[in-house]
Amino acid sequence: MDEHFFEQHDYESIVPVQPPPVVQGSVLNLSFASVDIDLKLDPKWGCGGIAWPAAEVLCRYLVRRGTNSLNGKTVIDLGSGTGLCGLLAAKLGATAFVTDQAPLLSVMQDNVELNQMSSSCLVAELNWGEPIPAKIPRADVILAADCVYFEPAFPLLVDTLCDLVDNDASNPQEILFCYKKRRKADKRFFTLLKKRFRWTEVDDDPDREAYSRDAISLLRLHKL
Ligand SMILES: C[S@@+](CC[C@H](N)C(=O)[O-])C[C@H]1O[C@@H](n2cnc3c(N)ncnc32)[C@H](O)[C@@H]1O
Repeated sequence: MDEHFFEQHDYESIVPVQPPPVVQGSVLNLSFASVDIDLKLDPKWGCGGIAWPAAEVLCRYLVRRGTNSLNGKTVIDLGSGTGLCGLLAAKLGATAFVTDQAPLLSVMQDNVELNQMSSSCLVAELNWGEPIPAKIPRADVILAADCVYFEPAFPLLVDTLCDLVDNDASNPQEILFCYKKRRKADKRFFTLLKKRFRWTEVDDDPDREAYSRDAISLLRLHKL
C-alpha cells in the first residue's frame, strides 16, 4: 500500500461500515475454483456473522497458490467471524485454528461441522490483546481478513500479531493481511502497525487490480 492509498480511496461517505442485511440462518454457498465452502450466516453477531469481501479476496489468493499449498501447515485465522478463511485453509491441507471472540464460537463451530472439517479446523477463542491461549500452537501462516474497523481494537490487534510471530529465521511464518479501507481513521491502525511491522503488497495476484479498485489490499506483514 503506497502512502497515497488513503487519499486515493476516500470511501468514507459511500461505503457503509454496517454489514449488508443477511437473513438469519441463511447458508451461503461459496466456490473458490474447485473448493466449495458452505457458510451459515448469523447477523445476530453483527460484523462477525457474515462473510466480508476481504475474506473472499484472501480465499481466492490462497486457492490460486494450489489446492495442496497448505499441506501440513498450521494456520491461524484471526477475527475469523464465520470461519471462512480458516475453513478454506483446512480444505487446502492445513490444520487451521479459526479464532474470534466468545460470541462467535458457535457460528464458527456450526460452519466447521457444516463443512465436515472437524478433524482439521479447530475453533478457539482468541481475544486480541490477551495472552495467546495454550491450545493455539505456533502458526506457519497467520491470516487476518477485514479486521481493521473498530478503533479501540487497533492496538490490541497489533499486539496479538506481535505475540504470534517469533521471527525464527530458520522457520519463517507468513502473515497475510487482507484489508478493506473504509474510514480515514483506519490510517491510525497502520501508524501503530508501522512501529512493529513492515509490509509488502502481495504482487503475484492477478486479481489485484480489480480488488484495489474496491479499496482492498492484500498485504504480507514482516515483524521488525
Ligand atoms: C469485519 S469482521 C471480519 C470477519 C472475517 N474475517 C471476514 O472477513 O469475513 C471482524 C471480526 O473481528 C472480530 N473481532 C473484533 N474485535 C476482536 C477482538 N478484540 N478479538 C478477537 N476478534 C475480534 C469480530 O468478532 C469479527 O468476527
